[in-house]
Amino acid sequence: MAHSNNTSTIPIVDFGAFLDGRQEEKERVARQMDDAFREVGFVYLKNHGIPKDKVEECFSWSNKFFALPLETKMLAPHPPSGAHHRGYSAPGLEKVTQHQYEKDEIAKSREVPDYKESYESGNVNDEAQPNIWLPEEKLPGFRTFMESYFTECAALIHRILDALSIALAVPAGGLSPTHSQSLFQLRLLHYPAIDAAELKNNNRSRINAHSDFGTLTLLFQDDVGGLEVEDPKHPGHFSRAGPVEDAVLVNIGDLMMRWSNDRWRSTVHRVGLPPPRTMSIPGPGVDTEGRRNGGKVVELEDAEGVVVPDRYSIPFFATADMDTVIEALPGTWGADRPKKYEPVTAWGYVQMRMAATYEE
Ligand SMILES: O=C(O)CCC(=O)C(=O)O
Ligand SMILES: [Fe+2]
Repeated sequence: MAHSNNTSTIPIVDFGAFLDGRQEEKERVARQMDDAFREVGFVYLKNHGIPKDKVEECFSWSNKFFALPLETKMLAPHPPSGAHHRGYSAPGLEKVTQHQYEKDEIAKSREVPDYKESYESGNVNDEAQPNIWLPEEKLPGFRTFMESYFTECAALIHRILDALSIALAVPAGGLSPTHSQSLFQLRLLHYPAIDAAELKNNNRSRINAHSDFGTLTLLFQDDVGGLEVEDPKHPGHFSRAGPVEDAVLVNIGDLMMRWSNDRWRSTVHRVGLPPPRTMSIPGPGVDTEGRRNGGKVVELEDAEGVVVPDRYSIPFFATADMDTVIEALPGTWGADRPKKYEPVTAWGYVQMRMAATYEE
């Protein structure tokens, strides 16, 4: 995990001004988001409209789910085929998710296994990828809550699409109708506690550097930290993108980058060691008041045997309906900025990317 610093350049935007504001406020927020996605591809949204107690409740369901015995979680197994992305994946089983794609230069990082477990669910009406639930009595109420949280997240995605449509002046209803089938994916992620040395020496990672595959991703994270985002101006350098109170982190995926004719960035990110904390180690001596002295202050992660705590995060991946034609959006091309890519349907794009992945 070399080359990381503590300062994140990701803007924080008050989305409440978009949800409740007058037209000029909506336009101002839309411009702020456009700027953020052009510069870093990530933005923190405050006042995003998903109630705080719902977010907390989702983390609490996630805790309960992952605390179940492995054999119980395996009653809702993720199918071996990557095409059906639902259900539970145990640590070590799924190195790279099919929703993501690694650029050539970082493909080699795949050799470092991710140490995480996940549970995926989607739209209850998605016939291509039906949800895979535990028997209700194993975790009563889990399914009902997850279905309602999916709906909250989907609604937020549509409001973000509205803001982006204003930013580009997309005509006729904007981008929201291109996501009408809600082919989205709600993921619970648990990174088990791990020896700091394992992460530090790159023996294992929490999640390797990757970009997201679809149009937009929402990310809720707990207080642990460790998420890092690549600096677009300095490839290979990562900045921290830790939790911001009551904010959801939103980022652009590869499909949206192409759709916006590379105006918006799909930025590489990863999860590793949390920010360094210090710990004082008491020394062997005793001072006049009986306190131990002669100790030293060390970076916690440098101390031998230090364990990095469990981390929980909740990404929500959005993508466009499969028949959507992905061709440079209005406002993203012109005489001075020609279209970079051939039109392709969202479905054609998935096929193309799958083929490229298998060639590697
Ligand atoms: O756990 C996180 O903070 C990031 C997860 C992520 O990037 C992903 O699942 O695509
Ligand atoms: Fe990601």
